[in-house]
Amino acid sequence: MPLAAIGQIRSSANIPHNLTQAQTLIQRASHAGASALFLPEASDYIGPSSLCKSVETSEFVMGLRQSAQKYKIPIHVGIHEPASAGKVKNTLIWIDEKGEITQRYQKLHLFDVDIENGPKLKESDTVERGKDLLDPFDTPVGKVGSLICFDVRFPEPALALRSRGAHIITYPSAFTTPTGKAGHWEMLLRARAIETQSYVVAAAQVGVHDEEGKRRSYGHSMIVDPWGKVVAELRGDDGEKWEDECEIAVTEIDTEYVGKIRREVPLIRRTDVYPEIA
Ligand SMILES: O=C(O)CNC(=O)[C@H](CS)NC(=O)CCC(=O)C(=O)O
Repeated sequence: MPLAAIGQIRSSANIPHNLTQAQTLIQRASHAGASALFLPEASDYIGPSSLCKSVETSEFVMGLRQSAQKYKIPIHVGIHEPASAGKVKNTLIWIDEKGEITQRYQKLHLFDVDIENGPKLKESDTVERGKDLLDPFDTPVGKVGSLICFDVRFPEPALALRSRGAHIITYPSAFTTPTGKAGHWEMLLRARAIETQSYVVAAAQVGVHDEEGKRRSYGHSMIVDPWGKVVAELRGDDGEKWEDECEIAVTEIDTEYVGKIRREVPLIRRTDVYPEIA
């Protein structure tokens, strides 16, 4: 059975450092025998949009492509790409084992929140919204349906990807520490796994991203199986300043098990009764 790896990093405005972390994890995932490595949202940088480069000129993306080829392992990774009107795209790319970018998804739902005593973030100030779902695509670990971070709060796109054939739904993230601590991260990921009867693969950023310590991510990267069990997990934000704390976890992905759960518990929707959700 193929192994999937999740990688947890702490990206900052220092792109060469972010690349070193990601490449360390590629090497480790390859040595662990993984058939694919899933990295977090915004792995290239967490910082000002002026750092954004096209994939052709991004040293981060070029470095990952070289490593994918060298270690013969495909990589699913969140990056930024230039958009119009001075904005950026929050995208996910699939780099195959030859180092080619073969799939791309642009985040649909943007994180615009103003929480009392919590994060105030307006992602839509700097990020352009995606316009489409990406159809699930074949990979060595199964059919992957790509979503990003805040998308986890919306069951509909996950259900749509399942009905389009996904075995795995991904949520690469930079989840905030307060919403993580409230339990939302684990509960939402497990809910998405149970209701779509799919694996949920969620590689996350962890720790403090900036000098001022204002931007922190919760960590707790995890893989959840289609029965809702957490089958791989990494550590969470402990309030310390994280240095080179990147790590991976691996687990087997059993697409037969996905089919078994779906046969055992058929989820027949009554959209005749609630047509607005159809
Ligand atoms: O592009 C970047 O710089 C990184 N992107 C992010 O950190 C994004 C947008 S600010 N974060 C989330 O969506 C967190 C969602 C969340 O924490 C929740 O739903 O509670």
